[in-house]
Amino acid sequence: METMDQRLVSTWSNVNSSVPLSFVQPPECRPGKVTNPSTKTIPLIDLGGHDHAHTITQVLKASQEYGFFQVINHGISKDLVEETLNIFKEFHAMPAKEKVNECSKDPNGINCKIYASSENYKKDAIQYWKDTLTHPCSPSGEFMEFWPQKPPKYREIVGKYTQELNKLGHEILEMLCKGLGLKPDLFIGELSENPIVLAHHYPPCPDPSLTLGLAKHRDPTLITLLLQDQEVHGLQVLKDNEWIPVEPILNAFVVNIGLILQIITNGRLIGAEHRVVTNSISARTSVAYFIYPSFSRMIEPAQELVDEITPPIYKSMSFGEFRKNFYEKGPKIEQVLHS
Ligand SMILES: O=C(O)CCC(=O)C(=O)O
Ligand SMILES: [Fe+2]
Repeated sequence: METMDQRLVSTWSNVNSSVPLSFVQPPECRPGKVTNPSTKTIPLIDLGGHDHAHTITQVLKASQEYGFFQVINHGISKDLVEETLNIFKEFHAMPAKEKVNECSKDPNGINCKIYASSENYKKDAIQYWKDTLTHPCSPSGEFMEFWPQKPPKYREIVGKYTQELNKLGHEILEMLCKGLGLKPDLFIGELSENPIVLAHHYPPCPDPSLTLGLAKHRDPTLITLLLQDQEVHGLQVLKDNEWIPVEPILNAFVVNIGLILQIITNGRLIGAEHRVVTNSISARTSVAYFIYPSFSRMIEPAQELVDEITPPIYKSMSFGEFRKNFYEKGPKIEQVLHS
């Protein structure tokens, strides 16, 4: 039987000169040869401005119109951003057996994982051109004993980085609350206390027109904060039936609205669909910070956004139930969310 270190895309992709059949997307999902890429961009917001009310308006507008935006002047140091990207690049460059070994410290196999393609590898008919390392990263430090210890500074850098992202995530959530007329502290505590980090690695691919690094999806999060490779393109957002590339911007974070926030805002904000395409020249690394509730927390439309004229359009369910549905149903999850 194939072991995880053998399965990782980075283990075999540099010795294969063609795309294995199990990685060839069906024609309707393939990116194809892009001859005329969109010149549109997602909004860019400067969080360092002095007019806070104006920043809130911009964040809300971008969330409503695109569900995606980039932020600069966010208060996180350039050095920490660089160290974080580098530590994950170094992790993915380690020998395959060592990577698997560093992700095997939890005897239950839950609180730190490395996998090829997607978490649903066995269920997916077609595989995706990437490897992912993921683990919880709550500010309390819970489960840190299961994180990798190699490269040697992993825990120090990723610990510092995820503390900072927790603060930035809450600042953005608070702005959205103010913009939508919700209690500013609505997302403090149980609704956001279970964040996870996912470090994706997309190796170069011999034929990017046939493959995807990540399928079209909406995130199962409140919001996602993404640090993308500072040079290599790959992320695309679907807007008005057109795939818009998300430009890598030095020291910027990409922010996107997830399905949980779509439910809590009763559809006032909609998670944007996005995907990742591969390229034949450079490996791409991205680091996603997913803001998740605790598993027992009920997820439902906020009272303030529901009345007789605007009834709840989504059912209530615990985050645990939501996440199970997400992994079982994939993109069809929205069918089970509506009331
Ligand atoms: O790698 C990227 O740019 C996007 C990752 C992503 O969409 C995700 O982790 O949900
Ligand atoms: Fe995503």
